[in-house]
Amino acid sequence: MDTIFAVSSGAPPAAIAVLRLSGPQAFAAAGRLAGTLPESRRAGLRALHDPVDGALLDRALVLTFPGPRTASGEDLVELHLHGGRAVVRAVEAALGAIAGLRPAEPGEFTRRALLNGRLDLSEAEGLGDLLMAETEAQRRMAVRATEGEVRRQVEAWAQRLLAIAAQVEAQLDHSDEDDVAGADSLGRLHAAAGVLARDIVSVTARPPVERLRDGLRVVLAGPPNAGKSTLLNAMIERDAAIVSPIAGTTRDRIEAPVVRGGTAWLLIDTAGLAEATADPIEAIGIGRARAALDEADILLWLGDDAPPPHPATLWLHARADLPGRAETGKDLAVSAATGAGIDLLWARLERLAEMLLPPPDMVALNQRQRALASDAAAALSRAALQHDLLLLAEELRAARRAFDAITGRAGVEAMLDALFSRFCIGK
Ligand SMILES: Nc1nc2c(c(=O)[nH]1)N(C=O)[C@@H](CNc1ccc(C(=O)N[C@@H](CCC(=O)O)C(=O)O)cc1)CN2
Ligand SMILES: Nc1nc2c(ncn2[C@@H]2O[C@H](COP(=O)(O)OP(=O)(O)OP(=O)(O)O)[C@@H](O)[C@H]2O)c(=O)[nH]1
Ligand SMILES: [Mg+2]
Repeated sequence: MDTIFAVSSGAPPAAIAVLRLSGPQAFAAAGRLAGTLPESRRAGLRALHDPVDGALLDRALVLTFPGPRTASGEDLVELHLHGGRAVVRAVEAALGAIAGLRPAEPGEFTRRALLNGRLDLSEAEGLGDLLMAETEAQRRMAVRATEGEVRRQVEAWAQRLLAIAAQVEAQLDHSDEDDVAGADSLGRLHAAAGVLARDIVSVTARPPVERLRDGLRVVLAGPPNAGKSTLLNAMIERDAAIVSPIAGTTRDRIEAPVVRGGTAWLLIDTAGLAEATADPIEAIGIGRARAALDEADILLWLGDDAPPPHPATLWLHARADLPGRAETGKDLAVSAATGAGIDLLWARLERLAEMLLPPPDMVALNQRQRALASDAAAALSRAALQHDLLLLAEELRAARRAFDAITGRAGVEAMLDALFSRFCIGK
C-alpha cells in the first residue's frame, strides 16, 4: 500500500496549509523531514529539512496519529505548514522524492477510510455533500448522513429482513420433503415482507437529497415575449439574461443559481415556446425549453393559455402593469417593471419548497440510495406474493444485496449463506 500525501486545507496561499500523509510509511517519511516526531496526537514544532540536501524547508507543527483509530484508518501525519505556494510545493517535492510516497488522488483519504471500515458508503457520500454544502439546510442534512443516519436506517431495515429470513429458515425446517409452508405462517411471512416494503417506500417517496444539494429547479416558460427573461433578472436582482422586445430573444437555456430563504435554487430561463418558427436556431432553443420543462421541480408558466401539465406549477400573470389581458385562473400577478408581486412570488416558491425538499428532521436518501432501496422494496413486494419458500428466500436475498450496496458493505451474507447451504443442488 502506497503512502499518500496531499494538502487538505484548501488551495494555497493561506495562513496555514495542513498537509496530511496517510499509509504505512507516513511516520518514517515525516521523520525523514522532521527528525524526532512528537508524541502521538500531540502537536510539536519542528524544523523540516529536505532529506536529500538538508536544506531548511519550513518550521511547522507536526502531529502523528497511529492507525487504525484515525480519520483514514491508517497511520496518519499532519504537517501544519506556512501556507505559501512555494513552501507547500517544496515540502510536496521532498515527500514525493521518498520511495513509496505519492500524491493522493481526489478523495483518496476518504476512500481508504471506507476501505478500512472507518465509515460506510452513505457516510462517505454525506462527507462529500458536507464539503460542498453552501446553505444551512444542506449542511444539516449532510452532517446527519456523516453521523450515520442513513446507515442506521438501512441497518434497521436489514435487521427486519433478517428476522423474516429466519422465519423462512424455520419454515424450511418444518416442511419435511416439500417446500410448502403452512398457510398461517406463510401468511405471516407475506405480511411482514409487505409491511417492510411499504416502510421502505415511505422513505424512498421522500424527495431526494439532490434537490437540497443542487438547488430546486425552477423553470420559467411560456410563449415568446411573455417577459420570462425580465422576470428572471428581477427575481435574482441582476442581469443574467438578455431582454428585448423582439420575440425569440432567448435561445439557450440560462441557469442562475441563487440562495434565498436558506434554500438553494436553480432558476432556468428558456426560449419562448413559439407555435412555429422559421429560424432553425430558435427551433433548437424551443427543443431545449421543452426538455427543461421535463426537469423542472417547479414550473413558472407565463402564458395566457393554460399551462402544460406539471406537478408543481405557478401560473403567473406576468407584465401585470400592462392592461388588457385576462387574469382568470392564474395564481399570481407579477410585474418585473414595477416589482409588484416579486416578493410574493418568492414567498410562494418558498412554501412550495417545503413540500419538494426532504423534511429537515427525517432521514432522506440520495438518488443512488433511493434506487437501491426501491429495488429492495420491489423484491420484498414480490416476496410478499411468493408461495414457493425457496423463491421467496431468493427475493429476500436480492433485498439484502440492495441494502448492502447502499452502505457499500460486502461479505455480510453469512446468515443467508447458512440458509442456502442446505438447499438441494439444482433447486
Ligand atoms: N487537522 C484536521 N482537522 C480535521 C480533520 C483532519 O483530518 N485534520 N478531519 C478529517 O476528516 C475532520 C475530523 N475528523 C476526524 C475523524 C477521526 C479522527 C480520529 O483520530 N479518530 C479517532 C480518535 C478520536 C479521538 O480523538 O477521541 C477515533 O475515532 O478512534 C480525527 C479526525 C475535520 N477536522
Ligand atoms: N411593461 C412591462 N414590460 C415588460 C415586463 N417584463 C418584460 N417586459 C418587456 O417585454 C418584452 C419581452 O421581455 P423578455 O423578458 O425579453 O421576454 P421573454 O419571455 O424572455 O421573451 P423571449 O426570450 O423572446 O421568449 C421586453 O420588451 C421587456 O422590456 C413588465 O413587467 N412590464
Ligand atoms: Mg427571454
